[in-house]
Amino acid sequence: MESTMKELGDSASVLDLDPKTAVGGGVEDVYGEDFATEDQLITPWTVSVASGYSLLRDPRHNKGLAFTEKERDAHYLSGLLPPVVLSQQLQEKKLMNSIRQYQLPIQKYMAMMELEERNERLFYKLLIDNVEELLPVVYTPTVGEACQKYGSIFRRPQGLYISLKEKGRVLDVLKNWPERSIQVIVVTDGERILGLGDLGCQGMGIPVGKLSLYTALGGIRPSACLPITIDVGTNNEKLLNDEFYIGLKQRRATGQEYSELLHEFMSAVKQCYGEKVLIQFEDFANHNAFELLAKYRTSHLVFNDDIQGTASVVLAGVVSALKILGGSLADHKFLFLGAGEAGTGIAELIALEMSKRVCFYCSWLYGLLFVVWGSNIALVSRLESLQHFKQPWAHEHESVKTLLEAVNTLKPTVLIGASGMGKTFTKEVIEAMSSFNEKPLIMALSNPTSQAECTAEEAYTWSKGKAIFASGSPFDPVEYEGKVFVPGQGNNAYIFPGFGLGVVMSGAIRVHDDMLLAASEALAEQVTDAEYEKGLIYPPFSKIRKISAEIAAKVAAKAYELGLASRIPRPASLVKYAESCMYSPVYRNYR
Ligand SMILES: O=C([O-])CC(=O)C(=O)O
Ligand SMILES: [Mg+2]
Repeated sequence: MESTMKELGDSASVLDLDPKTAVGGGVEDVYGEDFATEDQLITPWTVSVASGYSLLRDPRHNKGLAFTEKERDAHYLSGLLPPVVLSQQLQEKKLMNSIRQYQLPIQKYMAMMELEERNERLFYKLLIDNVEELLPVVYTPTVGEACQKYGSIFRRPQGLYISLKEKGRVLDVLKNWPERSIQVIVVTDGERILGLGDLGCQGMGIPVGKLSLYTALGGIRPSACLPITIDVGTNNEKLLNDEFYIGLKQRRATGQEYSELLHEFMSAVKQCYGEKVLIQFEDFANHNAFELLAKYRTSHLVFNDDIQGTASVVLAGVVSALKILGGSLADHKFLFLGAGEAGTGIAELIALEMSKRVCFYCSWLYGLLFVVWGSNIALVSRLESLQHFKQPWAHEHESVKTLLEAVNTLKPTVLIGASGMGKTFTKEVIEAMSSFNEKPLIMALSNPTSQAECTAEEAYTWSKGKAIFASGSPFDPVEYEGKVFVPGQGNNAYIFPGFGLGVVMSGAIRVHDDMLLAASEALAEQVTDAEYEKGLIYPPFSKIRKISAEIAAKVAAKAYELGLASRIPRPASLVKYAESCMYSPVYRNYR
């Protein structure tokens, strides 16, 4: 709070400017022109009404063949379009037909990106109405391939690039973005893109993809979303030698140079967009992810999707699985493969949830088992050498050399993979889990599909149909011995859109861990008995807009309860309010 007060003090001092340079009068100075002193440089933004050819080329307002006769007359479009007028529904049908013709997911991805650049509302209409089919196209797993090939498929730039070259003038770069009322920023530095590693500047596909989900699943207006990639170089040799690489061709800046650029960015965001813009950190490498979250969580509205979003979705899945498994959280033993952002984030949130239920407090320390997986299991003798975020979770144990040995020795009930290493849940591991558990809970969370610890088919067949399975990347239903098993997708996409909506609509100024627990609880509550019957631990994505509204309402309620919400008065029904705030992609009529 101290730094909040300082910030407020800083902005108050802006009001002490020479009166001849400030208009006052309560009018918001959106473009920063009026607060600028005469010797400061400003950006000469103009706003005009699009018509004719430029209206057709403006993705935010273009409706293609859906412009009515009246609109064509009024907006100088006559002759620029063929005579037919199509409804948005028919346009949607036509486009879905054409997208389904493509064989390769990356072709579908490119077709969707082109649509977004051409007709934004139609893009969102398709995505919302066909969410289960198109989520794997615009998001995980295809977005991973898109980032790998970003240089060669690059056409029109999306999002904002802030590189080391811009150090010292990051605020000016932010001011080049055409929108002023930003509510959510997703930012990456590209160092740990999904489980694919360092993709440098080509990580831009991730913030772009995440924000399209913010709109489609969480209802945040597209114009309020800002994807950002911070380019501090890359250590990926392949990219450094790639003639089509779009980023800075130098090795990653670290230490002071890195933190100074990040600090300048964080300050510039607050200066440009105020206190209530949500900054979502995405796919940073472990060391920076934990440090940035710790450093800025008390001064900015920040959320790390890989630590906090993943933790919240996994906790929801585990809580929901208890309905099938029985027992309470404290009765279960969790073994983690991977002690990065996801692994430690999940452990922390599960522990927090258990500690809230006072009667389980004594046993949770025992119940929660954390194992660091590298070439060896972490031993207490190595504890000092562990990164600080792993230390609380390491347990004293005899040395075990393999995951199989760990499983056999520790006998966990829940196996959580968040290692970024594909194919590590082997047949023997799954068989061992199934030998001492009636229903082992197996979560293979690493993305994209190639990095999944095991596939759905492997989990069901190797466990002989006993496993309850969820994964980070989507898998199709699996038939085993005449029974159809539907795997759950334990992906943070369930959480962040609704979470962000809750934060934005309540005007929250900080993220508190209890808001993550609230999101988790809201998600777990959305699973119906019929879905449990099918072995599902997450509700289907087809219900995601409703789920997001429920999550948003619970998150906002928690923000009000904690005194962190600034939107006063509190709406009577937060669910209704959330629904009323959500962006709809249906075309608007033009006068
Ligand atoms: O993007 C996804 O699918 C989930 C996620 O945050 C990650 O794997 O880093
Ligand atoms: Mg991520």
